[in-house]
Amino acid sequence: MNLSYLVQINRLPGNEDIELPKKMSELASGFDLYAAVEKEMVMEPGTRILVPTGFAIAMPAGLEAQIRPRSGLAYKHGITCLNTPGTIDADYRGEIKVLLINLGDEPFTITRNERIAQMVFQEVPEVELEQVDKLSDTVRGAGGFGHTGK
Ligand SMILES: O=c1ccn([C@H]2C[C@H](O)[C@@H](COP(=O)(O)OP(=O)(O)OP(=O)(O)O)O2)c(=O)[nH]1
Repeated sequence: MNLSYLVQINRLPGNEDIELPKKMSELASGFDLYAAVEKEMVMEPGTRILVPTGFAIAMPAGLEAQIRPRSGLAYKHGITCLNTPGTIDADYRGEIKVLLINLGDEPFTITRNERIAQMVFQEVPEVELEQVDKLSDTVRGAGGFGHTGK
């Protein structure tokens, strides 16, 4: 497995003050993402918003980026990503956005340049689908959704 990749990042106009994604520790899996909201944005309980990040990326074929919640925000405030993990396709060149939802009981204010989520890169194997009339037998068979008990 190749563990080293170069991903290009492009800061979008008007976001010169927004931090670029950053790893907060040497071996962190994710690059923290900063909110490129105007000044601040209030999320009422139960509401969702699409938060701009102020940048776009180009990664090599065979990679994807996943947008994942920050556990501190989730635990303390109930703020999480609605579509977690958000999928960033290798051919996407638009602004990376973060779909947040407030599952907490209180309004939550997002301020400009606040760290709101993280971006983790993953390898995606090349897969071709082959249509067949019958699949191979296994012990599990079609059992699922808790068929092995609690
Ligand atoms: O959290 C996310 C999820 C997606 N995207 C961008 C990058 C991704 O490549 C594109 C499409 O995402 P997805 O395939 O999940 O959305 P879709 O609803 O299937 O839209 P589309 O028809 O545009 O593929 O939107 C984000 O910026 N943030």
